[in-house]
Amino acid sequence: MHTQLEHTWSQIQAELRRSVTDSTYHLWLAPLRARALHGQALLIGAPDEIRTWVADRFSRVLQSSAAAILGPATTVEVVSLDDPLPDGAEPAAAEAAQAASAPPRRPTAANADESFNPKYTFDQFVIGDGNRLAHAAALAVAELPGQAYNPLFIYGPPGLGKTHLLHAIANYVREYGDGLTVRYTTIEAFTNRFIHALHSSNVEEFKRRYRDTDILLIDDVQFLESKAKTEEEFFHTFNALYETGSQLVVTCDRMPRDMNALADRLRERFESGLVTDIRPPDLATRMTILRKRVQHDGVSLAEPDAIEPIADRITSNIRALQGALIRVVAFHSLTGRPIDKALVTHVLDGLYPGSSQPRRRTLTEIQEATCERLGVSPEALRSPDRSARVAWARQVAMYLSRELTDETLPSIGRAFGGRNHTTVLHACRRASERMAADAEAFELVQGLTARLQEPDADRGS
Ligand SMILES: Nc1ncnc2c1ncn2[C@@H]1O[C@H](COP(=O)(O)OP(=O)(O)OP(=O)(O)O)[C@@H](O)[C@H]1O
Repeated sequence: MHTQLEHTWSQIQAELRRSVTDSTYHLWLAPLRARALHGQALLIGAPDEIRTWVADRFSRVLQSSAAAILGPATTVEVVSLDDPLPDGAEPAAAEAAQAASAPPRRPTAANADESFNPKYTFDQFVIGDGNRLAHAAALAVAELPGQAYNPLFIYGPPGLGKTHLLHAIANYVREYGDGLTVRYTTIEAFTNRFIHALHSSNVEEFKRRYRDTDILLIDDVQFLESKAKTEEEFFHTFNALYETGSQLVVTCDRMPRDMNALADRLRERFESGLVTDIRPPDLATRMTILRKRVQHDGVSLAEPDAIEPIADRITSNIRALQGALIRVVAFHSLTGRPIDKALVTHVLDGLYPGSSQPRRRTLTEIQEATCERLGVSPEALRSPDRSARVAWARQVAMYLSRELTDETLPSIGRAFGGRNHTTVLHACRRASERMAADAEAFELVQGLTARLQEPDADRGS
């Protein structure tokens, strides 16, 4: 893999994130990949279904972001993700493009799992009764690492802001931490790197990576359960940091004492600092989160209370709350209809027909319903098959899994043939961008959601 180009591209992506709204980035720019740097010309690959749109609308911001990193003479060209590169493009870059557009195959491709999202800051975090303590503790830790609470253990159901708080600590320390070093990782990335280090006999470098930091932020430690070797290594990492006064912050979907398969000694370590939970937001907090998002993304509402039905209906998961808003915006850009209560209710009715709460579904139910609708076998979803039909079915099923289940990204990936976290995120983006650009795709996803929300959607109906 051409790491130089990859590194440059991640810097350009950070510029892009700063330059556009979250939803624009998410829908149109996140799926792009650097394909090659040819002299001063950067070739950026875009999926075919959005290539023209991106080239027409975002050339200028792509150009300025690339110029900010590569110098003023840089030009950009938006090309297809899959077509052969023009003559003269560096062969190593072609390799990078291939690696970037294919699902990561090797554990080393875990970089994306360890970068910070610059938009997950304390400023953007809306405080309510359910998260007040977790927020205060996270801020205290960011201000006085190693001194306030150590370790800090934040637990709660999916989609309530645990990852957001970890990144907020990281962003805060980067900005105000006087050079303190901070590293964020998921247990999935930690495990992948550990396995890779064992295979390549590079354990020392692995140790340095995680032990040579002032603050280590670790997401989703529930995945340590039943991974004895990684757990052992994690325990030593934890101790090494703790003993030298470094700050540890850990998130989990449950309390330490409910992690039954975890060794007692690690559970005790987790319990030895502050353990705090995050609970679902109340109505006022949900409205504030939505309003903030609308304002931040420059979404124009035809009625000030147009988004109220979203906050009314979606109560237990902030990601689902934002997902519903994304669908509303997609429907609005597809149809040109103004965003009023009628439009929002229409989209929500399609999402969650006749119910006040979205019905949660299992991954198997979602896979089966998607396969039935698109004429693909569930085995194909789990296979390496990347033909257009199977890839699309997989993207839709992953997107719905993210929306209609409380499963985390790694567990969705596992249910789709052992794919990783980043691949699932990528698939969800591909599905949402296609929904916003193609009415048939929107209707398909809307129809499948409605089908999965029916009370008789249980198997056999
Ligand atoms: N209090 C909040 N204010 C604003 N946005 C929030 C808040 N809580 C969560 N969010 C947003 O909701 C989305 C989901 O949050 P996040 O990914 O942090 O959840 P999580 O608890 O880590 O879930 P998981 O365990 O599934 O990873 C993110 O886009 C995040 O920015």
